[in-house]
Amino acid sequence: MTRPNWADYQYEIYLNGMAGTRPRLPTDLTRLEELAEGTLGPGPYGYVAGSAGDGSTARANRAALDRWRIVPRVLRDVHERDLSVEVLGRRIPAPLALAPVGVMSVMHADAETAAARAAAAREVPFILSSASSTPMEQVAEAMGDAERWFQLYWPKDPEVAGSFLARARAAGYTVLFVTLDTPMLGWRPRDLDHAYLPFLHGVGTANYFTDPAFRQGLAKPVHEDPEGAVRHFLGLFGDPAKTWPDLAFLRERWDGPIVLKGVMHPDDARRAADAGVDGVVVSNHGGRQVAGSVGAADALPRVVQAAGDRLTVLFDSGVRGGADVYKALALGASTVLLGRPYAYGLALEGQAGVDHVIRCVLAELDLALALSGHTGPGSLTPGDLVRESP
Ligand SMILES: Cc1cc2nc3c(=O)[nH]c(=O)nc-3n(C[C@H](O)[C@H](O)[C@H](O)COP(=O)(O)O)c2cc1C
Ligand SMILES: O=C(O)C(=O)c1ccccc1
Repeated sequence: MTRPNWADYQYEIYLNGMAGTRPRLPTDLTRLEELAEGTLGPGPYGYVAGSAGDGSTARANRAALDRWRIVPRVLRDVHERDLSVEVLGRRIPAPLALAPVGVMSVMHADAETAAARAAAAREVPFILSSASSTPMEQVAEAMGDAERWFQLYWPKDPEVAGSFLARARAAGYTVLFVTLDTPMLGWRPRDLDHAYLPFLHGVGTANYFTDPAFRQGLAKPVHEDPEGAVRHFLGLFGDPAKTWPDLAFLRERWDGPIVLKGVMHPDDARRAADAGVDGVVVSNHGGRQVAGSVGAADALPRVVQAAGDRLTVLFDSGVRGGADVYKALALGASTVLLGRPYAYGLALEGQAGVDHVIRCVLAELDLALALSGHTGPGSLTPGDLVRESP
């Protein structure tokens, strides 16, 4: 594993400036959204940027992170730093992974392959969505020997579920993320008002349409009746009838780490540990599922406490830069997933855009650690933060 000096990106940018070039994309990643709006059509833009209901959960995610404030320390020799962490039994060069984001071909023609390559080049784990627009085997190939993590939307049909797990294992994916907050899509007014859903046009169905078990359930082959195939996909994509004992099915068929994504309540974290899984992602799906929900960073401390040393706790929802990663780590997350910012980077500049986003987040994190007296994530504690009264 390489030990990059992430903060060097700052000097690289300034040195390029001396030679007359400026970064092609802003380094304040909150600015990417407005730029992406100009690139993506209204349907795709609304789909990526949008969230559930009135958007209150997406706002709560930002508000929760904003309320925590970093309290820097000085004179602690921070000249040499190492951002690597041990997570789920492997060492990764920084506490960051790319969150599973489906249907990337609506963002950029190079889609998942470009995002996965950008992540692999920095040794940042890429979590491939079940709903990718590129089959999992093809994305795996593009990643070389980098960490391959797979996200499962747990299909209603156990044959398809089993087939996805077998294919993912055969393609070299090692960690399984099971997303539990999306057995059906939330109420998303932007998509409803545009009457826009990518998979209605067959985007995001690549893993399904190439799957032998899925195809067996079709009356006619996909190319003869694409609409029928999409209807079949919509019918088995999620299963709102699942309960905790069903997890045994996955535990029996996956011998690597299993992480449940979308756990917000401490009691659910305890149940996850009882079920023998390895970790949870505290996440409200970037506010895309339940409006009026608690901000993810406000749910994090109680889940961390309930997890104790039984579960690895990861975090996402609302992270827009290195300072947000810092806060989530200080609150007890072991690794943070990045969602929309890299999707916008992809939309704007393909693989190079995703690389820029990764480097910005990690440079800012490295500098936030150094400038507050830390040489790595390991020494962060809740005592590095204070909470402003709401
Ligand atoms: C366009 C889009 C598609 C997504 N697709 C998936 C998916 O296929 N599977 C999944 O588990 N989460 C999916 N998510 C949720 C992300 O994994 C992550 O939880 C969320 O984006 C984090 O919030 P943030 O965007 O505020 O960083 C998606 C999010 C977006 C914005
Ligand atoms: O849009 C989403 O948030 C999402 O998770 C999803 C669900 C189904 C297919 C693709 C993405």
